[in-house]
Amino acid sequence: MAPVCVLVGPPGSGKTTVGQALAELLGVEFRDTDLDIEATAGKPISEIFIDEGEAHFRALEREAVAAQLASATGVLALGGGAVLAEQTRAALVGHTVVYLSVELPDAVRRVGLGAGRPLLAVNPRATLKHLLDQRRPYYAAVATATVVTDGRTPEQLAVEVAALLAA
Ligand SMILES: Nc1ncnc2c1ncn2[C@@H]1O[C@H](COP(=O)(O)OP(=O)(O)O)[C@@H](O)[C@H]1O
Ligand SMILES: O=C(O)C1=C[C@@H](OP(=O)(O)O)[C@@H](O)[C@H](O)C1
Ligand SMILES: [Mg+2]
Repeated sequence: MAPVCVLVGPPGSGKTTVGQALAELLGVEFRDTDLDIEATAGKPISEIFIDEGEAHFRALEREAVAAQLASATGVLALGGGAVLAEQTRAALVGHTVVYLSVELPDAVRRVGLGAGRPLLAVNPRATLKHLLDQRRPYYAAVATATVVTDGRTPEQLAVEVAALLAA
């Protein structure tokens, strides 16, 4: 078995929110590697970054992604930086991977709504601009389909991804 769909994209693209709505629509389980990492570590990602550093978080993330790609059967959301790992990009080959794309204005608005992204704690707009520029090629490389999320609601996007999966 494999996940029906793996969601990739930058922070604020809506992987977690759209993923939950999509899983509900399809009547399948929703998994999010960030939630798995937090459950295993017993603390929020922001604290893993503070206590053990980003490199340790990335190692936990590679393990969490590999475990979920082997076991998840529903919708699987990855963290925004998961595709930075060559190992993870290779592991995604053969899976249905939807890239939720977002441009800077919507991404800034959306991450401003929530907390807990340590990479965006300082100067979120500049950091997000850099992340988007650096990572676009990686998201595009692993994706089997791309859905533009700017100006759309999570519910609209869940319907759109579901239609893509059914096609
Ligand atoms: N399409 C959307 N339109 C408006 N707000 C959104 C949309 N998708 C997500 N959000 C909001 O943006 C924030 C980040 O969404 P989230 O699902 O955590 O993104 P990701 O997991 O890709 O970082 C949340 O507060 C969420 O409610
Ligand atoms: O972009 C990144 O490097 C990160 C994105 C976060 O996930 P979301 O993309 O779900 O916000 C989370 O994994 C961590 O804070 C690092
Ligand atoms: Mg998320």
